[in-house]
Amino acid sequence: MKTFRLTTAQALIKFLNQQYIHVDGEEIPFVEGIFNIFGHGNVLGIGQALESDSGHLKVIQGKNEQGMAHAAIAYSKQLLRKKIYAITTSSGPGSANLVTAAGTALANNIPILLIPADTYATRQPDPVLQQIEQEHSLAITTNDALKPVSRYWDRVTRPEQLMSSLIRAFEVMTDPAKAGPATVCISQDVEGEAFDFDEKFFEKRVHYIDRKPASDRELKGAAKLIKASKKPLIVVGGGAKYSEARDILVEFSEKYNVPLVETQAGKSTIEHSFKNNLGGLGITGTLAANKAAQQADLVIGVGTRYTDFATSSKTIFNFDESKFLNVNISRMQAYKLDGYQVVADARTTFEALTPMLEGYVSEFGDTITELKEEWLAERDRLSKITYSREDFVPEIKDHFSQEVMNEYADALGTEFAQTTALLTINDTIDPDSIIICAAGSLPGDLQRLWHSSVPNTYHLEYGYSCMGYEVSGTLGLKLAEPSKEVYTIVGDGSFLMLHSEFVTAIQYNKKINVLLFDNSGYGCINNLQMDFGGGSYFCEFRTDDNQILNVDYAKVAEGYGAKAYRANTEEELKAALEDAKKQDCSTLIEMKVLPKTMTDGYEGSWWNLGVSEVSDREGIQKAYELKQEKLKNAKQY
Ligand SMILES: Cc1ncc(C[n+]2csc(CCOP(=O)(O)OP(=O)(O)O)c2C)c(N)n1
Ligand SMILES: O=C1C[C@@H](O)[C@H](O)[C@@H](O)C1=O
Ligand SMILES: [Mg+2]
Repeated sequence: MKTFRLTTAQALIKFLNQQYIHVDGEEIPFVEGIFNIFGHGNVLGIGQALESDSGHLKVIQGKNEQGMAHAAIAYSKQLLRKKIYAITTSSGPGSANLVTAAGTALANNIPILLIPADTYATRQPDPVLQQIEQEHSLAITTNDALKPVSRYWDRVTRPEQLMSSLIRAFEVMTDPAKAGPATVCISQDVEGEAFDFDEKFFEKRVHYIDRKPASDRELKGAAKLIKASKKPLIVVGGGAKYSEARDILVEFSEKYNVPLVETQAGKSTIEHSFKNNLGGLGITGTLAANKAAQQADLVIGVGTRYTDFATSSKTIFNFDESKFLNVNISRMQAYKLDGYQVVADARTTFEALTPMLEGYVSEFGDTITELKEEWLAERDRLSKITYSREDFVPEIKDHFSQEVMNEYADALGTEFAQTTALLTINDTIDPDSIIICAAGSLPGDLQRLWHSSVPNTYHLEYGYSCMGYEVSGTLGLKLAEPSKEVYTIVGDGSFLMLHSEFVTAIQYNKKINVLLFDNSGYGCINNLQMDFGGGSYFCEFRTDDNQILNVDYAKVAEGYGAKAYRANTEEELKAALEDAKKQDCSTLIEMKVLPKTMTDGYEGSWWNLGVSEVSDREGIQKAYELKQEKLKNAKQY
């Protein structure tokens, strides 16, 4: 046997260079690069290996472990899971910082390779700096916290374990049905230990992604269900986007007059202008999509997980009458809502199914167009909200008095409404630029209002809705799509939670544009607490003496070296966006927006939340009663 004498870390880097993915006839390297923050746990092992020979891997220094992992997630998600970045961290706090990001990757089924350093295999120097000592077990380390948030987890305590560990990790990451974070923890002393690795381990390895076809039985059953239905509706989920099913879904929808509605992950699989695309579904859905969903007698879920946001906590459909047909590469997902299961690739399934329905046409008739027109008029209204200091009725009604609204207008020096600002952006940036968002009130506004003209230009992380993903993720977007303008859509709360990779973007001259909506508070949570009968409690950003906090974010961005703008009117915003397009460097546009001017829910947008059963507040009692009422018509499981 021919062998290479290498350290564990050197073998790791050599192996990463040899992984390829093969999709639809195209073969490309799977691992593009590696993000790092070095500490004593990885600088001498993995750091040395990279310094001596990193091969084709791009090596990027991050600023926060969660942030750089979020950048890697966005990179992989944007490239439809065909390429990844790996992440190396030190042990202890460096690896603990990965937990949130691993959860984000797992909730969204996104492959990333996490390589946190682990405690000493020899245990000779224990307890080392940053080691947690458990009285009942020496085998538990910080890295065990990554187990529940990893799709695959392993600990390497001998160099030769690396071989089987990595092969499993890549099998998991490249399987569309179970893609997610693979965590390979390597003891920090083992990183530097040598072994005679079999040369075969380092041969080029191609991971084939074949499109799994539906069986004859599945196709016949699906066709029968559709032919028997009067009003079928397609829910376009993230799986439809990953499967690149746009063309065949458009053909199917047009041919049989079937409306399409979108989940957050599915949005921008198909452009908004397609006549049968009724937009976002569910809690943050459009009026059109939600009305169509209530009429449907067959729901065709394509690559959707049917989360509570998509189903309005299982109330958006007529569960007594309607049937479900679930096309999903994951058997687990296909089982949901008692649906008829087609466990297969979405595109291949619809390519086979479409010719089987000749002669069929739904009974939606002109309703699809009428619903769409009604919604577009509402969207138009939301693009022109003007503030007045008397009798102003914001979208989120009956929370703040006019006096409080004026207090915000004065404190933040603005009369800008959030919906108007957002739609100004939609109209001004280039249609092929990419936007990213994750948490706060903006995901709801985007799912309802944003028009994506070009497929795969709308990037929402709404599986974990993790604050702090937005700016970090934008760096990943730029790495994935270097020729396009990329825009972060972010609230002040999320920006404050984590934006460290803004500096990384500036450092490596990766131009990103941060569009910061500052309403001085956790706006959407404030809406929730007040919608459900509570007061305004610790969700506004106020000082001890009740003054509204006004942070100069533009100055913060300037401090980092970005070009910054302040835009509190439509004209200022358009000018800033146009100027930002001309810049080579990263930019930030700070918009002060009034609270309560985001969109509200539309018909069918109820959300099952843990309302207090006992309270002396009448509003909370009413919210609890409403919940009991709603649950009477909700599907129980
Ligand atoms: C890491 C994380 N912590 C907490 C939450 C819960 N959460 C969701 S939205 C939100 C407030 C967001 O505030 P901001 O970004 O300012 O957006 P706004 O709602 O004001 O538009 C909070 C605390 C979360 N989604 N993620
Ligand atoms: O609790 C939440 C409420 C949602 O509106 C928000 O988008 C999400 O981030 C969240 O965590
Ligand atoms: Mg806010």
